[in-house]
Amino acid sequence: MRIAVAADSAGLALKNELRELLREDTRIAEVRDLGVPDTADDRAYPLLGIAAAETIAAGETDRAVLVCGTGIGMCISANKVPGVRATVAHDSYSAERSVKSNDCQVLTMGARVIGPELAKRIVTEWVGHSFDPRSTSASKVAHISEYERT
Ligand SMILES: O=C[C@H](O)[C@H](O)COP(=O)(O)O
Repeated sequence: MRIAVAADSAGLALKNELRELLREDTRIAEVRDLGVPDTADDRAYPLLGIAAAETIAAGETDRAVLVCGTGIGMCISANKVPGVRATVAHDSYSAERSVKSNDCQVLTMGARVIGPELAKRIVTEWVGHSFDPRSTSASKVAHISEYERT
């Protein structure tokens, strides 16, 4: 699995913690940090969120973890990229169902909402979940893809 991480300045510290967690995870082949690199970089969250989602749409990465103040702006931005499904999740069950029910490739979090230890636990669990294309959820997700095509 190849994972992109990105954050605006509000999410920078948590993004860096999650990046290091993922880099230590033997299930992850590549962790691509798309920024921001430091708080002097004041790029707005849509620029980061869309750039990360585009790496998924291009087949360069499989998933992304995106952090801003609330996770909301990153989620809205990533969802604008066709083929990408993103969710905010600050609890274990929602993160799990976002993959198993919705085939989400993107998890977004708010650094002003969740503490680093819970965020790390949820991300570690999330990496272990996968979508079953033969599940009853698949035909539901297909409606989203069909809407994007038409
Ligand atoms: O969703 C937006 C993020 O929380 C961002 O980090 C902060 O945005 P704001 O400065 O517009 O509140």
